[in-house]
Amino acid sequence: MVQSLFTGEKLTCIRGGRTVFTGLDLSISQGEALVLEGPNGSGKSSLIRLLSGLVRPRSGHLFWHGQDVTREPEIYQQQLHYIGHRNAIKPVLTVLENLSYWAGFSPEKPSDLSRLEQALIQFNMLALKDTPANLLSSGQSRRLALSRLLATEKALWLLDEPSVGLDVNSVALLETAICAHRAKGGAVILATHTEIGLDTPQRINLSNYSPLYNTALLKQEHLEESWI
Ligand SMILES: Nc1ncnc2c1ncn2[C@@H]1O[C@H](COP(=O)(O)OP(=O)(O)OP(=O)(O)O)[C@@H](O)[C@H]1O
Repeated sequence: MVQSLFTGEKLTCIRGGRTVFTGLDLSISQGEALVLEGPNGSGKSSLIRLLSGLVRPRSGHLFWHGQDVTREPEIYQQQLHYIGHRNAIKPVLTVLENLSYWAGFSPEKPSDLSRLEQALIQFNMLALKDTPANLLSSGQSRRLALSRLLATEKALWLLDEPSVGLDVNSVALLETAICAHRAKGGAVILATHTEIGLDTPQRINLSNYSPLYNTALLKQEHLEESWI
C-alpha cells in the first residue's frame, strides 16, 4: 500500500469570525497532484495557507508521513515550498540575487550558482538574471517567483493561483516543472481558476465545504450559533 505523504483530517478554518470551510479531508501521496477548485471566497487560498502553516485550523489535524505536524512543525515546513498570490520579490535586488536570497532560507542551500541558473533557465529567466526586479513585467515577476520551486528541492509544492499573469508558453514551462517534480516523487497542491495541464490530478471543490456555498452547512452553522 502507498503511504500517504500528507494528510488533512476534518479541517475547519475560521477567518474574521466566519467559517470558511469545515469538515474537509485530503490526502496526497508521492507523485500526486491535487487541484483546489471553487468560486471566489470559497476558501482555496485559506486552505493553502492553512496547509503551509500560515493559518491555524480551528479544528482538525495535518499529518506529514503519518506524524502530526504540530509535533515538529519546523521539520514539516522545511519540506515545502509555498507560493502565494504575492511574488515576495525584493525590488532593489536583481533576479539572480532574489533567487539566491530565497534559497538562503533553506537548510539545503545550493552549493553553487549553477542550480540557481538552472532554475532560471527552466522558467526562461536567465537572460534577465542581472536585471533589477523592479523592472520586471508582471509575468516575468511571476516566473521569478516560480523559479524558487527549482532553486531548492522540497517534497511538497503549495501553489496559489500559480499561473496568474503567465502567457501560454510560460504556463507550459510551469506544467513541465510540475511534471518533472512529480516524476521524482514530489507532490503538488494548487489552487486555480484556470486549467493547468496535469496528469490525472485529484480535485477538491471548496464550495462543498463552505457555508457560503453549501446551504446544509450554513443551516448547521446557524443551528450551532443558536445553541451558544
Ligand atoms: N485575512 C483575512 N481575515 C479575515 N477573513 C479573511 C481573510 N482572508 C480571507 N478571508 C475570508 O475568507 C474567505 C475565503 O477567502 P479565500 O481568499 O480563501 O478564498 P478563495 O477561494 O481563495 O477566493 P478567490 O478565488 O477570490 O481567490 C472569504 O470570505 C474572505 O473574506
